[in-house]
Amino acid sequence: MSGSALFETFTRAPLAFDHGEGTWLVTDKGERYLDFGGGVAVNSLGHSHPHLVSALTEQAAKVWHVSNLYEIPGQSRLGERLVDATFADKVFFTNSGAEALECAIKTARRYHFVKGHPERFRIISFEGAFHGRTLATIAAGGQYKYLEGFGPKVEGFDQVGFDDIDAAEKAITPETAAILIEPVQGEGGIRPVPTQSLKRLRQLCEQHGLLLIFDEVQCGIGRTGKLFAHEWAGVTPDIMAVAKGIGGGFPMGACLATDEAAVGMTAGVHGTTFGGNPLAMAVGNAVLDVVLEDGFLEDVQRKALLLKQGLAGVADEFPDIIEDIRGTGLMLGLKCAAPNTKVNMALRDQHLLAVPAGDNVLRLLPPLTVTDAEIHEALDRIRAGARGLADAIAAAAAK
Ligand SMILES: Cc1ncc(COP(=O)(O)O)c(C=O)c1O
Repeated sequence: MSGSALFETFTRAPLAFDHGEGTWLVTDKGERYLDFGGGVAVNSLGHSHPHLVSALTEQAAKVWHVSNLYEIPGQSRLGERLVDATFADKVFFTNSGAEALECAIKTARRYHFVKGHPERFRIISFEGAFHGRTLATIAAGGQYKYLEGFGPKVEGFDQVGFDDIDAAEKAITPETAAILIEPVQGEGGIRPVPTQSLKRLRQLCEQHGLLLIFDEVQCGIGRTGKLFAHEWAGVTPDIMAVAKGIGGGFPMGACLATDEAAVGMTAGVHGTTFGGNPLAMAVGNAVLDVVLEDGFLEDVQRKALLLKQGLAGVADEFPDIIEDIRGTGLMLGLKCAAPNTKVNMALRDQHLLAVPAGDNVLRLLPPLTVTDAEIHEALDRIRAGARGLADAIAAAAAK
């Protein structure tokens, strides 16, 4: 055996966390890190949230797994709550974001199939997108670095430039089934899609009989200060993929659709062994209990403003390190002037965790439960990290 027993697919930081408390992670050596990466937008309610811990442990003492061949009350309940809170009429639960996207893509293709148009299977997506690592979702994401070496690209995905709605219109053919988009691109570098563009995509879908699919795996579940990011634009999709924050750290996802869009998803055409299992459903319901509490999302919006304004101040102070601040809600990106991996290391040296993204951006995705004091603490650490890096760059240049 060479190296570790694990596939070498991840470049891991030399840090192992033993436990977490709210916005903090504590290493096996007892060092505390302020977690503004949130497990890449997963830890929506921070670490060890008491309501989530009790929901999970109570369910664990009852029943862990029941096949989808039987009724699962927690699943019906969470499904109904998601339907009540959104455009959707129907929900299919999955174990991950990529699986939610697979379900979304299959739902769109089956829709056209049962409508008598099996030739309509192509999906238009956008440059910089990230939809997961399964064979279909790497094709949808269209990034060469994730496609290379994995054989022929799954057929039926056409990519156009980010926010290039004219190009999307031109790409529509009689074979097009749907348009797939993240309302706020996450891994692509925290790029919100303008409201006008989402509205135009909705119109294009109406005009051409296409389905609009939103990928809210990263930007959903309160991350932008509304339950779903598309609510800011007042544009609803036909199908939506959700994951990450809905499980608060428990692996789960969901594909939501209108009755009309889900018309092809009939008995036996799709399935999952673990999706919608009682443990995941207990946690998903507990996450919604908190996120849907009166005032919770308004408080996310208030804290997001505090963080964004503070970051703008740091960017002004260190323009050679941070060029600009982008994003919305608690989904913010530092557009770096220095390499984002170096900025990330400088922040990690200050015991602050963040997540690199495309376009030389460093993502900040703190728990929605982050406190004002923690935001101020994070700003102090980012300032200290930026200063350290600026000094190091100046010293290297002077040599
Ligand atoms: C927007 C988006 N879609 C899909 C996925 C894939 O989710 P998962 O890693 O749970 O399969 C991700 C993960 O980062 C994502 O950010």
